[in-house]
Amino acid sequence: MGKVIALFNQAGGVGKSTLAMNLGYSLAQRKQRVLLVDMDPQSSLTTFMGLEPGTLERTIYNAIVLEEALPIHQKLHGMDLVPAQLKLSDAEQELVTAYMRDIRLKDALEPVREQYDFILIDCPPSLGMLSYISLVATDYLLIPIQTQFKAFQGTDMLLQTLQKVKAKPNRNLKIAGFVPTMYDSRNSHDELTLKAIQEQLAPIGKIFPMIPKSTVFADASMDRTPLAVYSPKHPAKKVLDGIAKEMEKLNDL
Ligand SMILES: Nc1ncnc2c1ncn2[C@@H]1O[C@H](COP(=O)(O)OP(=O)(O)OP(=O)(O)O)[C@@H](O)[C@H]1O
Repeated sequence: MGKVIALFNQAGGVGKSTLAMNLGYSLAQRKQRVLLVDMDPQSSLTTFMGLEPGTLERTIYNAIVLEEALPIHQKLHGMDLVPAQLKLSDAEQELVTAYMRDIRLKDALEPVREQYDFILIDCPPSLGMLSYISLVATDYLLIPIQTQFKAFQGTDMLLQTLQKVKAKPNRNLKIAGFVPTMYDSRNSHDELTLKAIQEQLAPIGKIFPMIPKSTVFADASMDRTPLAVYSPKHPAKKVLDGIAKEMEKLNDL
């Protein structure tokens, strides 16, 4: 049975979609069967993976709102993908009154869980309905957190949301850990924030090695290619492979 991992942080632009694609790629390279699910109406992950969201006839919207089978695009950089497009933003409202709305994503994933080792959900940067049903569908949370003090301040709200979800709809939800992202070692502010993350969040979850700040991530995404393909010798590749290795041990948590 595949592990479902949601990449979640209500803050935007912290590197969720980039991490989903590149961590997925590292896992796939390690012979893991990976499904990526784009739950963000901005559809960055779908675009990074090489699809054109506006041209797609069926997306995650069809599965969670219309209760159709998951539209899976196979073998993109060795991974499968359920794409998103902007229409997914309508689901925030449409699901409010929908029957059994909480488990719409969980139910949609159930038939394919056996086919994958890892299902990575890229959540939207909000605490709305789409994030909520993602958290209900998830076994583990992986929280990318930018090494900027402003981003760090939002973690209180994030942790409160987790407590709410854990209190009822998903008692089994576990935190896989925090991934500090966009770390610039030359910047003392980043260094201080990383220390604060390590000290204050370590009691809550594992702190993974940080992803360095590098324009190569944006360049690789623009090229619609994983970083490890675009720049195989880049030091971030090793960091991503290390996180993938840790992910494989998740059952031991
Ligand atoms: N380690 C990094 N160093 C530098 N830039 C990065 C890094 N990771 C991601 N980026 C860039 O930062 C921008 C935001 O990244 P991404 O789309 O992955 O964030 P996100 O959290 O998914 O955003 P949103 O939730 O708003 O969709 C992109 O331009 C991406 O290329």
